[in-house]
Amino acid sequence: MTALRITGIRVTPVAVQDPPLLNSVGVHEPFALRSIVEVDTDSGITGIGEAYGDAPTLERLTAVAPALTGLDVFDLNELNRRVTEALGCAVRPDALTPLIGSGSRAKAVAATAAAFEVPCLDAQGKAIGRPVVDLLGGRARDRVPYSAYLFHRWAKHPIDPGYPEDDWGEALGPEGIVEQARRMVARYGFTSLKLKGGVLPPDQETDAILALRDAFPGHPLRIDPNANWTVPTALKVAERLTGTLEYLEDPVGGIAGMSEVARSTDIPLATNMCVTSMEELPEAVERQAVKIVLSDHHFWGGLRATQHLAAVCGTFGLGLSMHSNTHLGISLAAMTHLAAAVPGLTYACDTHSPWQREEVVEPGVLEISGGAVTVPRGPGLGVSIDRDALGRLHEQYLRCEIRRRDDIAAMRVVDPDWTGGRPRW
Ligand SMILES: O=C([O-])C(=O)C[C@H](O)[C@@H](O)C(=O)[O-]
Ligand SMILES: [Mg+2]
Repeated sequence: MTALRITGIRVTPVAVQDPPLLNSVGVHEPFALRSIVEVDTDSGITGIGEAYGDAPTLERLTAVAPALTGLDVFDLNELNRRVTEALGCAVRPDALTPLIGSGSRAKAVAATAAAFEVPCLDAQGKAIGRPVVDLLGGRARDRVPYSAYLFHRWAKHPIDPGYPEDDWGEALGPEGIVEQARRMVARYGFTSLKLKGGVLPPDQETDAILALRDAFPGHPLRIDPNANWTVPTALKVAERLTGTLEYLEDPVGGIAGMSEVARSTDIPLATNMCVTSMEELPEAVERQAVKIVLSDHHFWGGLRATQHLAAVCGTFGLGLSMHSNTHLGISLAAMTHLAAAVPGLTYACDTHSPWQREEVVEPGVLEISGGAVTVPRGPGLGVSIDRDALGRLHEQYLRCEIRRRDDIAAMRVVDPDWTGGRPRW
């Protein structure tokens, strides 16, 4: 087969309406940023992908894109080499967000490579008429389970965002969280339930988990305070929740703190904060800090790199789950193909999808039902861009003033003294 060479790349930043979801550092802003990556080839096939849309990410994507002209989309090793070279040492090692670990040059390279790898795989699949899951080794499962991502939240943003509030209402305690879970389960059929914690005093969040246990017996439960607890607090919570949790996600910050907690509880600890790159794995393994790693192809280097991660986790007896941030359908498609191709990814993946009211892909392919998404059958990712929606969301990006996610600043609108400093409890 002849090469499929890249002739041009378009990176379109978009802003999507995002509800006021609370987390350990603050609150979601009214818009979340993503970028849509389109890779044109000399055969007329275009591969699509989705990445973060904050200014540093955009800077990197646009800096690297010209270096990929002429690349064969099947040559992913060369893609990684060119990305590494094009980023040079000019990469600012800033964190992607304070909720997914610290930044480093290696992580910036991995995230940039991931943003181009997915469209290359999409183009490969379109060229040979096979879905991406087949390029990754085939289906270990045809339906990928997702978890309900429960958030404490306000009914509306403190400053009018210029669009109507959604109808989920406020959730600021066990009752509101159970109600939210009921709606998510009824509508999407989720089995696993994950509570984003680190927002209210830990006793109240523990009460919410116990209320979920009573309301949804048999449903696997998780809580994720994003490192907003001290070790003693985490151990107090763990004591109350022993036997109740599927896993406890990032109760405290850092590998040392996580391993201290792990030594004193039987609840498996999971992370998307202290292990977010290969460099961090050896120490975490040695100190037995975590039992489950939450993968995320957006920052682990792409779909193939996440398969490597799965193999390494398997070697060391670690489980694998999947993290998400606010995302659109191209990411959901990529996550679903990947999760379908990784036999060891046995936990339901996270997704923010139910919180998004706007979409960039044509409807009908990616539905969450029975708590799972069926792997798209079409070639490549199996989803296509709704051009009108892309135009609208790009216009929204141009109008909104947000250029970098800042949950701390969003919280300062209601609490001028807010620092988002952790651990709070
Ligand atoms: O599992 C996690 O830590 C996340 O999903 C991080 C996200 O940024 C989440 O906290 C959010 O959307 O606020
Ligand atoms: Mg997490």
